[in-house]
Amino acid sequence: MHLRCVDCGETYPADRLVTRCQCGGLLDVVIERTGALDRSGFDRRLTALTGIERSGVWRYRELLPPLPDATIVTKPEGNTNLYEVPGLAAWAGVARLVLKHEGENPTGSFKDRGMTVATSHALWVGAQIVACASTGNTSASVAAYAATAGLPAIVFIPEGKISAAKLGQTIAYGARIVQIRGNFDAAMALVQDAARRYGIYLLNSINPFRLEGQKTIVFELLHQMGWEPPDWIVLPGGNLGNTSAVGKALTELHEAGVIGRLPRVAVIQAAGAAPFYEAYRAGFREYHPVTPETVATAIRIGDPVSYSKARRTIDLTNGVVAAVSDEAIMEAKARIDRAGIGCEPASAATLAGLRQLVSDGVIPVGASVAGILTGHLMKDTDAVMDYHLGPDAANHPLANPPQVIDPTPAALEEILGDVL
Ligand SMILES: Cc1ncc(COP(=O)(O)O)c(C=O)c1O
Repeated sequence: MHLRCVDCGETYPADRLVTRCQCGGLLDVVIERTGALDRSGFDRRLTALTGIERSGVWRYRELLPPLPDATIVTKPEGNTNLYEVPGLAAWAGVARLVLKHEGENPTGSFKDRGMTVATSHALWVGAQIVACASTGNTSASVAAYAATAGLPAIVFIPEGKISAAKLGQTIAYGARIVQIRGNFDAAMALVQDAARRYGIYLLNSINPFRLEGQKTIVFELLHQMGWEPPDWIVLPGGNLGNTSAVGKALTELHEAGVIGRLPRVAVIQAAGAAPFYEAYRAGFREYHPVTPETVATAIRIGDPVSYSKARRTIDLTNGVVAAVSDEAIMEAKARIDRAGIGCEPASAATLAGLRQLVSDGVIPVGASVAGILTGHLMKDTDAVMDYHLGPDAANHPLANPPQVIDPTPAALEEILGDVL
């Protein structure tokens, strides 16, 4: 195993954390694997009830960094459900839609998949302290995995811009919290500087070991689909770590002969935080960071760190990038919630983007689509309350406010006459 720069090809040993090449490029983990990949091993581990093999990440360990069992920190994560959702498929306008709910991970978001691998690597290389910048979910995951590993953690968050639930999780798991007067991008710059200065192990997705764990979203998804890829995989894009991991996972499965063709990847950004979309529209000839603003706070990112790796995913899969309004995100979220599945606003960009791409004729109506939901509904209850009870609730098609009555049967019949 070693690290390789995606820009200049320079290599580095993997027994320490290097987050960038000397040339400034991002690094990939390269795993030397010999022999054919035995898929039946993945099936066998499905019966494990505890421990490393129970993990929906380490189940695929032949395709992951070869870390010793003794350093593996697992909760165990993954094992998220794949929901067949004909009603939402019809609303989006496609023949088949399945939703992989990464909000069902231990801390409520996909971040746990990357965190088990990166925290295990941190222990392996002897890290004494870990840190991250975060729009909320990374901080909750870092705090939980650091607590499990017995490592002190510092998280840098944009002041007032993360949901109360995510902040509450991070506080509860015991990480030291630094609130930055500025946005996520400012927090990201400061944590990278602090990591260099003080020898802190950085747990953001610029750390290539995070992306190794996040590859397993695709491994587990395709395993659940009998290794028969959908036509499209749709996911939200913020810092673009997941987009990068999806591309790497697909390449590795294809090279190992596990899948015979690559699905196309569609990345959906919030219109107010869409630098990747703008670059895509310009044929990737130019890239400009933006000042981000969106209700989907998890993807409120104006200068995504994994831009160059994410671009590789789009090139490799003949992928597309779209941007959707906050209104479209919140309507899609209300529909996912109403289907009994639920997700946080950033995750709903997936469904909003799919519907838009079908309506624009980019994704054909006959397509089979797998959408990734990245975070749990309970991650942002403020967004739920605002949609259903806020000042604008009357304009929201699926608003479902509680009704207040006097405690009498007559009053009850008055408001529930249609269902009683
Ligand atoms: C719920 C949720 N969805 C999507 C994203 C975006 O993922 P990425 O930064 O890998 O693009 C994040 C990142 O924080 C997130 O928390």
